[in-house]
Amino acid sequence: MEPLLTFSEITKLERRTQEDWGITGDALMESAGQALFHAIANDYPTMRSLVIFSGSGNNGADGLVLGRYAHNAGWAVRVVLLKEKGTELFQRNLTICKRMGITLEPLQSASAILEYCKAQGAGVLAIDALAGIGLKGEPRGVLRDGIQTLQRYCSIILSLDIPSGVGSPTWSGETETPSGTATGEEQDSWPTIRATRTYVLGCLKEETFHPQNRSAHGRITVLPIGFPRQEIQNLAQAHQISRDDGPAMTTGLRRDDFKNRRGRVGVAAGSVRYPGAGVLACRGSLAGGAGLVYSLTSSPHGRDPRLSEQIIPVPLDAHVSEAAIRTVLGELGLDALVIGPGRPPNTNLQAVGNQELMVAACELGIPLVIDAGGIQSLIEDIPLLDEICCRIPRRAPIILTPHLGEFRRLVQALETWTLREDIHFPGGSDSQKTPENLGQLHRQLLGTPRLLPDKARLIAQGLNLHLVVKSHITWICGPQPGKDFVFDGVTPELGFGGSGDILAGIIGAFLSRGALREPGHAAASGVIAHGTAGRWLVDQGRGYIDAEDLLEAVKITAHGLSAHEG
Ligand SMILES: NC(=O)C1=CN([C@@H]2O[C@H](COP(=O)(O)OP(=O)(O)OC[C@H]3O[C@@H](n4cnc5c(N)ncnc54)[C@H](O)[C@@H]3O)[C@@H](O)[C@H]2O)[C@@H](O)CC1
Ligand SMILES: [K+]
Repeated sequence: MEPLLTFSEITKLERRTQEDWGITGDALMESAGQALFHAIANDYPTMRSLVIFSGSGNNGADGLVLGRYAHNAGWAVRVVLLKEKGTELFQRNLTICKRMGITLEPLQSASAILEYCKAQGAGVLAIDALAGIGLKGEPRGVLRDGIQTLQRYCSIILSLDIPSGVGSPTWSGETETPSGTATGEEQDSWPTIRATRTYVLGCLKEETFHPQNRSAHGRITVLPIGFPRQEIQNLAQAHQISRDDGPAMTTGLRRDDFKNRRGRVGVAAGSVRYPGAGVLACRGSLAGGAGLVYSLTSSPHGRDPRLSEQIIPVPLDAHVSEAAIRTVLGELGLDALVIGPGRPPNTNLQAVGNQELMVAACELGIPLVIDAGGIQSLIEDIPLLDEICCRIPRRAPIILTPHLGEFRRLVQALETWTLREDIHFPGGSDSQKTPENLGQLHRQLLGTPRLLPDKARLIAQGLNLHLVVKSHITWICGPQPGKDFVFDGVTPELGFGGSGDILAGIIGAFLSRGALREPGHAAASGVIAHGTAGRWLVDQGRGYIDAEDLLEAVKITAHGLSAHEG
């Protein structure tokens, strides 16, 4: 698990490292430059030529130190400078580079240098040391020119610390189709280097994993440069998770486990319009290791031959009362309930609405995974969200699994929500007419300009729930500060209709086995099992994968995470 720090936390880390631990800025920079040279020499063993685009801040200074090490090793090094005046560390290293006889050129001659290098036939590695975490807003002036020149002329670009131009992301990172689903398209609002690789110095940055920023980085390598590990851990609010972290976060199978203890998952999913979503969510739960799966639906998928032998149908085809729903759910003894894949948000379109199911499950203390149509029900009814999250005393964990478009709509709904006199909370007393937690969350969201993960954190903490915000980067934010996760292993091949339904089912399975211990871990394990299954299939050369492929692979990856106990 790798800790992530925001730009501002890294600035704090640098200050504490120098002031409290006595490690100087020069020492950090020296180890950064040295680590950079060894990493690059290792990754490109046949290259012997660097063109370093250096800004005048400490990111530029990193480039100069790297240049010194490469020069000492006999490489051809040329430095393109934006300015000759900069930070103290920049200035000191520039003086050393001059003494060493390293070629320094102004930006105006950069194209000529690059033409020269290409003509040599040896190829050239271009180093992006124009700006790092000190960038403030949109790149302007000479920095803008530097970014554009470097991007135009160089094919292999290695960014130091972060691709220059990556800064504080705004709301515009993803767009939506008319039907309301996120396309994942990126919007380049200002010039930013799109690197072949990024050598991250010291520790990973949260900003790297904002969905709209990740692809600018190319392949990522983290280089330790001497920051004290304790300080990084103290500051980190989130960690990057990978396959290796799964077993520690998963409730393993016990030798004496049997179907009732492997987890009993209810799946309220699918509809006449989307019967397949219900099938896939049920099968996702089975592939994720659930011992028993109940399909709560009136849709025709109950008759699907692939389900008939393994999934227990619980028909909800009459207009049953709320009390009857509670009885049904209570008798099943569910360890988790998945609500939403393929279910319309509108109660009128189905026999039993999402609202009644959610309230009943919460009152019975059944852990919930809410996806798709279930999320839309909450977006359209913010007081319902407040009720299930904050007003039902017995409630168990709630995990919401929106994709980026749904997440954006949820944020908008919470931001535009206003306290109204006529808000009615079912069964509520007068005092419950003042949802102060919603009011506070509403104000906090409006005061936080950035999107992910800041807003996800506010919502998760303000409403005491877990959010799994799905995209090519998946963020998992929970109610407890410091325990957020990011998963960076989602391949585009996983982006097909039904993939999210399967994921909801898998998370339901993990939740059913260890829900009350750590719901964030159940969500993370589900995301890892789903993501590594997709990656594994692609690595096997399976090309465009479908739901059948994915379900087969999830059986293996989910099982691999559930290490046997004894
Ligand atoms: N000594 C230290 O504490 C360490 C610093 N490190 C490096 O230092 C970097 C941060 O350095 P700095 O804080 O000096 O800043 P940067 O070097 O990241 O960038 C700041 C430079 O960009 C300019 N700039 C900022 N916003 C601009 C805009 N909108 N348009 C045009 N120009 C703009 C500034 O005038 C300055 O020249 C890190 O990313 C990392 O590469 C690392 O070597 C780790 C150790
Ligand atoms: K950079």
